[in-house]
Amino acid sequence: MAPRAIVIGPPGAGKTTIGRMLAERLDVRFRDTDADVVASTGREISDIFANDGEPAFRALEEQAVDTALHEHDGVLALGGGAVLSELTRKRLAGHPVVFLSVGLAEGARRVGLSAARPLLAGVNPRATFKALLDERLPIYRSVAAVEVATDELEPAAVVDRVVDDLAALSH
Ligand SMILES: Nc1ncnc2c1ncn2[C@@H]1O[C@H](COP(=O)(O)OP(=O)(O)OP(=O)(O)O)[C@@H](O)[C@H]1O
Ligand SMILES: O=C(O)C1=C[C@@H](O)[C@@H](O)[C@H](O)C1
Ligand SMILES: [Mg+2]
Repeated sequence: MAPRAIVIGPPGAGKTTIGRMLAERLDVRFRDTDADVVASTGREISDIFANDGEPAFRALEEQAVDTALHEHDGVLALGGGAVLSELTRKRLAGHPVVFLSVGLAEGARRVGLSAARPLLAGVNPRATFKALLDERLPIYRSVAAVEVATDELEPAAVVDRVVDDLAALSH
């Protein structure tokens, strides 16, 4: 068993929104590793970050991704930083990984840079978000089979593009 599509990208790229819509379009189930970590621990991600630290969250996330890769055959959205794990990147090899990209201005607008996203809750969330985008862009690209720039597309148009690009992959 393996996911039909795995959605990656930074906060605000639309992994959850697009992933859910894509699953509906393909008539398969949707799963999100952020939700899996919350369900398995009974705690919010912001609480895990604040009390146990980012490495503890990353370990839980690595496990959640591995479990989902084996258990899930629908659309899987990963947490924004899941691909920071080298082991996870290796595990993603050969899977239909979709990178949803977003630029600084539109990404910041979408996430609102609120405290609900612990990584972006610091003194200068905009600078932190820019550093995150710059640092991760090559990492997302290194594991993606498909990349869709979402800045100027409505969610439904993003889904259309993803469906077309995934279909082209298998031809
Ligand atoms: N293509 C789009 N156009 C406009 N708004 C969008 C688009 N995609 C997502 N959004 C909006 O941006 C916000 C963030 O989307 P979403 O929660 O799906 O991102 P995410 O990648 O899952 O983020 P996180 O990493 O924090 O889980 C939501 O309010 C969503 O409605
Ligand atoms: O980009 C990130 O590192 C994160 C994104 C979210 O999906 C959550 O997994 C968490 O807030 C960390
Ligand atoms: Mg999400």
